[in-house]
Amino acid sequence: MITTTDLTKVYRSRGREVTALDGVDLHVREGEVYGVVGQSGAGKSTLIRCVNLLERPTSGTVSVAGQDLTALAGRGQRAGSALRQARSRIGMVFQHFNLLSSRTVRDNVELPLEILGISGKERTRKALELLDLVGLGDKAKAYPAQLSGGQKQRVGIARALAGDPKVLLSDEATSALDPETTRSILQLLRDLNEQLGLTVLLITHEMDVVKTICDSAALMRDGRVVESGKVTELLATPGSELAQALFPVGGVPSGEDRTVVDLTFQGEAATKPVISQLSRTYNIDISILGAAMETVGGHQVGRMRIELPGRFEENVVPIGFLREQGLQVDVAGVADGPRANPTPLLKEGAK
Ligand SMILES: Nc1ncnc2c1ncn2[C@@H]1O[C@H](COP(=O)(O)OP(=O)(O)OP(=O)(O)O)[C@@H](O)[C@H]1O
Repeated sequence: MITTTDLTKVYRSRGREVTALDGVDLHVREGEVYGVVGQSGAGKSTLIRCVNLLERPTSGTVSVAGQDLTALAGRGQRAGSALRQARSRIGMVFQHFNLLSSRTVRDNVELPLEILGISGKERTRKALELLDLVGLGDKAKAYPAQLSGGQKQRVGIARALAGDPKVLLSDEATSALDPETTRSILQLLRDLNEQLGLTVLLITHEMDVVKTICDSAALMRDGRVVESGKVTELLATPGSELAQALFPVGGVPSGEDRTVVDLTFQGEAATKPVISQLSRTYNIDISILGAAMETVGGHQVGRMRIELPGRFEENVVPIGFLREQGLQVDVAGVADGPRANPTPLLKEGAK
């Protein structure tokens, strides 16, 4: 549904150049919710603005629903009519809602329909239908100032759906909301995705957002996509930074001669009594340093950090046993070391 090929964006101002996007290839399948995460300055906002050509990429192509948007003339406010038409089918939701305070809720939702030249009666019908869809049927006559943050974002979502888009872009839509409101907005986005078959591309700095609603995710750093894939597959990828950030397990080894192993289990593997089998088969004592069970992308996933006595070389066979049981096994300090001592994906203070 959305494909970017070798997308590059270089900002030039006062003789300085900033490469915000550096050869980004993104593939978002029809009907999926796709999350882009990364530290502040990684290029996430630039990417989303390039996807609907609010920002014209320096090179590379963007196609949405099979249409090459980069081939259409104009940019930003000066987009040609073909680009404006194409853009009207891409909804966009913003962190700070961007509602017009002097207009009622209904008039805010009608605005894009006015721009599309839709008649007054039809506009009103459509706006009321959309407000019902987002659960705000009774707020049509209210003004934005009379609404809570979550309600304002619902209006923003209704407005984004006015052009019957196939694609919804969300730029930190829940960042200004409290956790409970965030959950309800994410649920709304998920419902719309399922009911309308809407493809959603969202950028966020909250790993919880990815965990709650994303089917796939990409990690950006310095203008590049450094990791991407379906969330469940990333969780099964040794050394995946995204998996570690989505699902951190803590716990420090109790001494020097110990092997620390991170286990990820999903599906059938989650139901087997693997730890007791391991202990019995090899007659070893196992300490559990940390563990968590969560629902990721609608699937139950467990992570556990365990400690085995002895160095890695002495534990090759038990580790092989764990792998044979269908668990993903990452050994701290060996081969896939970053998982055991990961660089924080989103450092403190990062937006
Ligand atoms: N209009 C602009 N002119 C010049 N440089 C820009 C412009 N917009 C963004 N940049 C630069 O491009 C880089 C990527 O910025 P971008 O806003 O896309 O990152 P981001 O990952 O969305 O960060 P944040 O989470 O803080 O919004 C940064 O170095 C930023 O300073």
